[in-house]
Amino acid sequence: MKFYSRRFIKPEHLNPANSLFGGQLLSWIDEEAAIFAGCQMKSPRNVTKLISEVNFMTPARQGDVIEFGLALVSVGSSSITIACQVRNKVTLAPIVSIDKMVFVHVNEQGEPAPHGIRVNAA
Ligand SMILES: CC(=O)SCCNC(=O)CCNC(=O)[C@H](O)C(C)(C)COP(=O)(O)OP(=O)(O)OC[C@H]1O[C@@H](n2cnc3c(N)ncnc32)[C@H](O)[C@@H]1OP(=O)(O)O
Repeated sequence: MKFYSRRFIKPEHLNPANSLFGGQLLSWIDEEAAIFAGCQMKSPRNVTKLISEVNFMTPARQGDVIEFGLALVSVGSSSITIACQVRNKVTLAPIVSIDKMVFVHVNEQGEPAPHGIRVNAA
């Protein structure tokens, strides 16, 4: 798995327990994974179809730097499946793990359309 973007955890990202708000993290993950999917498909026109179980493993705190890891798991005709891990950049403590995020390439009408990725192209 390759790690891409990094983010600082700031006060506005915290929940009442003073750790990173889960919804904020999911929003970042969805954006990171959609960009990754677009790079694989060589088209930004894709939508999130499915996110499997999300395992919040350790909390991130204010001042932490976190980084987002993404890997291509499988390739279909219009869809691709991506795995995601988020970890603390310094300690490498795992923050979130998601085994399966499915993105579907769509046409201008929003219908599934072949993305044209070859199986071994990633
Ligand atoms: C980045 C974002 O945040 S996007 C915003 C959030 N996402 C959305 O609003 C998407 C809303 N959903 C949709 O528009 C539609 O469900 C679509 C276009 C994604 C898919 O439409 P469907 O009619 O379900 O498509 P269809 O049944 O033909 O399946 C398309 C592909 O998705 C896959 N797929 C569909 N359902 C699932 C599922 N539950 N799990 C895994 N893969 C699935 C299919 O296997 C197929 O893949 P393939 O072409 O590689 O074989």
